[in-house]
Amino acid sequence: MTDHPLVRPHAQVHFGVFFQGVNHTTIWSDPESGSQTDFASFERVVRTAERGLFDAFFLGEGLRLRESRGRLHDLDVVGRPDAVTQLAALAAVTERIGLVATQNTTYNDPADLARRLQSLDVLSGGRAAWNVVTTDNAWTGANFRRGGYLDHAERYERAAAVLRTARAIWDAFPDAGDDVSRVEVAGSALRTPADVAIDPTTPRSPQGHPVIFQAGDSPAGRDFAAAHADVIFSAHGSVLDDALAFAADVRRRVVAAGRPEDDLKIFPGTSIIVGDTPADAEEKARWVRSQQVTPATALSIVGNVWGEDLSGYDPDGPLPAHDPVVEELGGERGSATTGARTREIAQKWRAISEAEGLSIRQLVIRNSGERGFVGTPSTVAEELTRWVRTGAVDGFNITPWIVPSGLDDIVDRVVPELQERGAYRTAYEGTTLREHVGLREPLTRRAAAADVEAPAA
Ligand SMILES: Cc1cc2nc3c(=O)[nH]c(=O)nc-3n(C[C@H](O)[C@H](O)[C@H](O)COP(=O)(O)O)c2cc1C
Repeated sequence: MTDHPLVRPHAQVHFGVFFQGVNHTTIWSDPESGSQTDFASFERVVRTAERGLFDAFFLGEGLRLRESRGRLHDLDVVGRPDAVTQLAALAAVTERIGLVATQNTTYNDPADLARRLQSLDVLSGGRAAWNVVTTDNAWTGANFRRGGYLDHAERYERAAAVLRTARAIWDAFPDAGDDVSRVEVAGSALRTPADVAIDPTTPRSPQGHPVIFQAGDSPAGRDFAAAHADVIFSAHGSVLDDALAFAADVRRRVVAAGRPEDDLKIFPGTSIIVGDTPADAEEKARWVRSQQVTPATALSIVGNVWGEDLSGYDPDGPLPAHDPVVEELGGERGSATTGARTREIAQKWRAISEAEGLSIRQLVIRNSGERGFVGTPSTVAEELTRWVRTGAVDGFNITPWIVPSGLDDIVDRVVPELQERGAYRTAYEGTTLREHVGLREPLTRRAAAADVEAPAA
């Protein structure tokens, strides 16, 4: 392990919790697993996180159900309630914790999004955030009025226009007695047929605007976050050198966008498994992995690449000897690697399997890779503190390994270890999410106060 200097020797660890509701990143088929859609599960997790003084409770978004060769993919949880609706209900059973809704900019209307997110912010007393995503497959687009799809660059251009419009709407809400201030947007910026003139409808909350998160890892995605977001939700939460390289890259982009380099907070997704001894923790982590990637799940994932039903294959045997029967991974499978060349993937997987002697299932377990943090509460606390103090991250967005009880260990055992080290709050100091995360004023309001231009889109 490389030794990295502790450039932020007093930095504090921050936590969010990512209630995924899909994927094989949580054990959903175990008898101990609760429902992934009942309100009681969400409530239990959010209350645990608030007891653990977390900054935020985070919900993703899937606007179309995943399919496998034309059939509903039923090997992980399917279907999630809308995040803003869900968080509005959770606002009523919590007092301090931030509430982050993933909402798509490719299909939503900015006036509608601005109104719904600002409503959540007002109703929760300034605890709302919007995780801006563009969504990466045409297959989702088919569900929407706009239909069709925008290419990668256009999606980020529209995302910038949608976010700029939402912020302008929030800023334009008049104080009592002021003239109505209308937000005019060219249809061309939003890729819609007509220009719009939007009257703001919702007052500002104690934190001014909802906090802005962003999730998207390409250079364009990172630039978008660097120019516009308060927090970047990344997938770089398992290997310290990788996280440090990511942090250096996004901070360069933040400075290039004209902002102080600490203006964008970095919260990677990760998981935490603790045990009484290092060996216990390792054993539990192995068991969790094997429960997440069941034999059927492994065969389905490999079958998606090969483009055929491999359920007759032995998951503990080798990969198919023949080449994939499709050229490209299809969007209809809901895969993040839509369009990838299947033969290239197959060749790479074969090389790894042969070099490391892996069966189909072992390979899928290896590929679904993010190991996260595994150890005793004390060693995990030590590692998390090190990550924050080397400047690799500002906090972690934790996916509980099982819902709804997977956060209990972290709150009851890891948080006290962090507090003993002076690396974690012992009470909420503020009431808003902006205060919990340690953010400055919203970007556009800062620019207005200083009478300077906001960073360009
Ligand atoms: C950590 C992470 C989490 C994401 N979560 C979601 C999500 O919940 N819903 C969604 O539609 N897209 C999600 N995305 C996908 C983004 O919307 C985006 O479409 C995708 O990453 C492609 O953009 P990129 O090429 O900039 O990475 C996520 C991306 C990342 C990196």
